[in-house]
Amino acid sequence: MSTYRVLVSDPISEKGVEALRSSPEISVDVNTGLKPDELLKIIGDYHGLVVRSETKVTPAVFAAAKNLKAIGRAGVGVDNIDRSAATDHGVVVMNTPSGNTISTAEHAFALMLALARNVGQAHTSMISGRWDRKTLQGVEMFGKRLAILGMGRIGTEFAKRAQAFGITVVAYDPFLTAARAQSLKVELAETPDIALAGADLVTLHVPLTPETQHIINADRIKLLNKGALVVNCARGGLVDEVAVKESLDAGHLGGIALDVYEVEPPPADFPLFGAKKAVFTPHLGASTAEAQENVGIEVAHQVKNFLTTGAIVNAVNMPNLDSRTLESVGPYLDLADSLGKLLSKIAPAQCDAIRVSYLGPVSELDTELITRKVLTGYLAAAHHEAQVNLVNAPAIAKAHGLRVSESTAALATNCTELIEVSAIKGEEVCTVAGTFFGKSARIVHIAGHYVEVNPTGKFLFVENDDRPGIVGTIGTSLGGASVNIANMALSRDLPNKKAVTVIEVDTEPSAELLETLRATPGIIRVLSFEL
Ligand SMILES: NC(=O)C1=CN([C@@H]2O[C@H](COP(=O)(O)OP(=O)(O)OC[C@H]3O[C@@H](n4cnc5c(N)ncnc54)[C@H](O)[C@@H]3O)[C@@H](O)[C@H]2O)C=CC1
Ligand SMILES: O=C(O)C(=O)COP(=O)(O)O
Repeated sequence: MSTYRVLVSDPISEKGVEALRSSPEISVDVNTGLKPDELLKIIGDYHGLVVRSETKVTPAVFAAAKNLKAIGRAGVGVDNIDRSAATDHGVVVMNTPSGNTISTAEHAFALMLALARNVGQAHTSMISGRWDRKTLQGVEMFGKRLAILGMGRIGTEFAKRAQAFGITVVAYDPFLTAARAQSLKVELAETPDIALAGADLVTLHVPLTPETQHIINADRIKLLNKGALVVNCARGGLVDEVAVKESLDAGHLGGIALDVYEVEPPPADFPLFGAKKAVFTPHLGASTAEAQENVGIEVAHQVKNFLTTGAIVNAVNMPNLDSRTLESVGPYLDLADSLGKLLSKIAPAQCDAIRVSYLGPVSELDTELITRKVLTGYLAAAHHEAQVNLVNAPAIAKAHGLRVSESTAALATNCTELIEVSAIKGEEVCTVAGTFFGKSARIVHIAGHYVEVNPTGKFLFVENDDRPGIVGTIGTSLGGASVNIANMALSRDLPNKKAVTVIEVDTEPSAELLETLRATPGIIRVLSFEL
């Protein structure tokens, strides 16, 4: 019987499905073309979901997806997946950023050429019996000025192809540095308007976000040279289709080529279908055998590895945790989880903030992940958030009004390295800390006391007056209740003041035993918990 069930709800390559099926721990159902209500009915059975752009993964889907842990997007754009709902539900979303780059750049370039030379109209005209050489005169690409919005993977590949055609490229991308622009031999524009001003050709390669919605609008179209051609092979919402239609009708914009639409498929009365100079394809950018094999196999391995090993690659809603990182960070994650749990047991309830300090070599690691694990341990116990995990821990902390901060320092004071976690409530600060002695993790600091305690196991935590006989009494009570002591750590600050006794036990102490201990003179506080 397989441990994990994966639903493939959009068509991916057969090799991708085979790669998923290659794990005995995973069973796969390919069920494409589901209606939204059909998906809602079955999604609760699955631990993994693999999609392309057709399946809409809405908040309602997440609400119904009680067992879902991961979504793999066989492609780039994740705008069909509600990322914030995914994060809130602790579902990791991974895409495959590079497998369809070349195919999409080639398709966008093909659209630009087809638009410039009226390939689509010529084809339609010929098969309807015409030989129309006059009205189908085109424009040359050579020597034209091209604006690229979005110089990521696809934009960069498009630029190389344009340069081979003798086109001058100007690019706008908020993350494009001057040095990178120089090495790509493109002009760097500081704003989209500067890139678009005086352009003959435009191609879009940005994700659809609130900032890029209608990045091509009426005002920006006016900046283009008369007769300019616009290609959109990225996402429908990037272009204001109404503004495009008006400009085409007014004779300013020369033509539009679209692979993607605000609504897919567009309605039969889509206004741009009537445009004289236009080319349309049905979201075919990534539809090549090569791209589909690349992204299908890649996504299958990502989802399989996540479900079976916890490795996270190409996540869009949390830091990555590939198998190498997992190996180096893994022991720290376990220690962090224990520190978070311990803190939730001994710190006051309703803390305002959690502060995590990394001292020594651990500060060189991916501390964001480790902090997430501290939060996972803390929140799961303190707020009874059974569903808290690495993906949603920061969002749950925020929702509870818990401030989280992190600091690093190269040198630890008493140990080689230290993870120190404090829960803060007003003026009150409760701190626990852990370290490694060789490969063995140890908790070395609990609420102002130095101890040496295993980070996992069943524990009794006793605060008592520091005076003779108390430890003996505790031992006698445990022995009387047949609770075996596996380990014991004693710590005191000043002689005859307060001391703590942390006892690792083999079996959970009964409520009765706890009551007996609490009633013992000299014992201030007794807690029983499992880490
Ligand atoms: N038609 C199709 O079948 C396909 C469409 N796509 C679409 O193409 C888009 C680009 O894909 P890639 O190049 O692989 O992604 P990418 O992530 O490599 O590049 C996107 C670039 O856009 C830039 N960017 C973000 N906000 C911007 C803004 N406001 N203005 C200008 N640039 C901005 C980013 O800095 C990044 O460099 C994807 O988001 C996806 O929506 C991708 C593959 C296939
Ligand atoms: O990868 C992308 O962003 C795409 O748009 C490709 O979409 P598709 O997988 O062909 O539905």
